[in-house]
Amino acid sequence: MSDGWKITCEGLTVRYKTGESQTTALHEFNGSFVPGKITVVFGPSGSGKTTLLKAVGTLLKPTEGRVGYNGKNPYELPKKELLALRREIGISFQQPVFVSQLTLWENIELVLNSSGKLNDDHRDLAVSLAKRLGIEKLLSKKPHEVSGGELRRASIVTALAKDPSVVILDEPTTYLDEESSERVVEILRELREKGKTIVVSTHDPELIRIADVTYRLRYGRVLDSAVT
Ligand SMILES: Nc1ncnc2c1ncn2[C@@H]1O[C@H](COP(=O)(O)OP(=O)(O)OP(=O)(O)O)[C@@H](O)[C@H]1O
Repeated sequence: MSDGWKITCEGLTVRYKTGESQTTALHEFNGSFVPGKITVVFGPSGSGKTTLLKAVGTLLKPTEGRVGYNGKNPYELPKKELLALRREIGISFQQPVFVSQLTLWENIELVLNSSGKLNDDHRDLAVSLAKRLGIEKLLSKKPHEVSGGELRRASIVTALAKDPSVVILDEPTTYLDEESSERVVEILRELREKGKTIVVSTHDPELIRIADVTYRLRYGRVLDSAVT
């Protein structure tokens, strides 16, 4: 599958049910995420950023509305095509998900394997990203043996090692020091050059500054959006 996924959201609404109560985390979001652009979603804590990223990344089926990948609704695709699409989506969340019994490197290989990309090219890409983010010496450690910021960087490496067409990073620079944050910004600029579709949520002014398109959320609604 080649690069070049345009993702379009129409009336995207997500409600969470907890017992009797219900939270509408996202209200009728309309917007798009295009190849070769960095789209940044920002807004206060609880405004719906992670929810939007999960829905865009096909990890959360919207309660109402739709997400289109080049016009196709992922949930209407045959299962095989949906799996192929998900292989082209690299996601890193605020709370990274790792298998605790495996080393960081084994976790990276696990994701590469599940994406059908466990080969030397992708291993080399993982190593070079790990070097750039300063965690190459930690790859033999298990997730509980490294710090929160180191795990965050390992999660970014895991998402990007499969060289996905769509890159979704949830607050990638949170817990990172200045140097690591700068490296993340540098990597995002390169991914933009390569024509990836990039969706980032953040509170980081530097990431907002490099955005081509922004959506500011509040209480699950778009307060404003801008194209720079
Ligand atoms: N699984 C869930 N069940 C119930 N409510 C949830 C769930 N996940 C999120 N919420 C609620 O949905 C709203 C949006 O949450 P979300 O995590 O999308 O916000 P956010 O903007 O990413 O916040 P933060 O900046 O703190 O990460 C919040 O009110 C949150 O409490």
